[in-house]
Amino acid sequence: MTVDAQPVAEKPDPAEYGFTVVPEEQIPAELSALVDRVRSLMDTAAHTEAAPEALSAAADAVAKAEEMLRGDRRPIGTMVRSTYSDGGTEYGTITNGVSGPVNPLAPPIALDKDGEGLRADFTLNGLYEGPPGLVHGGWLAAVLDQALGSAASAAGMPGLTANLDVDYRRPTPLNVPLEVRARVTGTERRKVFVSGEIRHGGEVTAEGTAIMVRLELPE
Ligand SMILES: CCCCCCCCCC(=O)SCCNC(=O)CCNC(=O)[C@H](O)C(C)(C)COP(=O)(O)OP(=O)(O)OC[C@H]1O[C@@H](n2cnc3c(N)ncnc32)[C@H](O)[C@@H]1OP(=O)(O)O
Repeated sequence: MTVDAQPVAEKPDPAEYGFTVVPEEQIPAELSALVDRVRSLMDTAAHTEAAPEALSAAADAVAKAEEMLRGDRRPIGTMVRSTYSDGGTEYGTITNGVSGPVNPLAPPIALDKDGEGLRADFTLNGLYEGPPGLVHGGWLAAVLDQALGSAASAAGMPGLTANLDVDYRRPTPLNVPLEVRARVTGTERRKVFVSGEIRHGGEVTAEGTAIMVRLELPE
């Protein structure tokens, strides 16, 4: 494989291309607490066997809370700027479905540099269920897609996924500690080749490779 794609000297700042960028440290603690609470509520609602009266009362209470929040809505496409433990900067959408810090649907997964690429510890609860007691394969693919894309970006080559291949090696249980790792394996013109795995108890349960095509940014 030809290795001829060079990392960009400095990661492009989305603010220079018209995107709103929120520094992660400026996300209000109250918003983070709300998102955590909603995440917990989703799990509780998905699994509750409470009586109908309790369900109705809870739905009313949630509707009231929603009414309080409805006024000001952040535009889609808002970005967040975060910092890796080595001081490196990363950008992503603030509501990214896998790792967005204000998205209650995001598990969450906080990727960080580990030397060869990126890694994160995470847990997927019953909201991510596919087969009984096991994680849905689509969610495993989503986690891999994010980790692989972020690995390319962390290496200075942000892009879009053109192709993603996933092999499911073993069932991945819910509610247990999982680990995801990803790294760049090669480059060819705008293509960035990446690979990664999800492990439980040290054993690979799912692994994937992807081709990220680097963004072509206007001068
Ligand atoms: C921001 C920081 C963090 C980022 C993390 C992101 C994680 C999440 C990642 C995602 O989920 S991205 C969302 C899902 N992906 C998409 O929506 C992409 C949709 N597809 C496209 O927009 C275009 O097809 C794409 C940008 C990928 C490529 O179109 P281009 O017109 O820019 O490129 P072109 O077609 O000229 O291809 C460039 C090279 O890639 C190759 N290529 C394109 N599609 C391919 C494919 N499907 N498989 C293999 N190779 C492919 C193509 O052959 C060529 O190789 P060569 O340089 O060797 O000629």
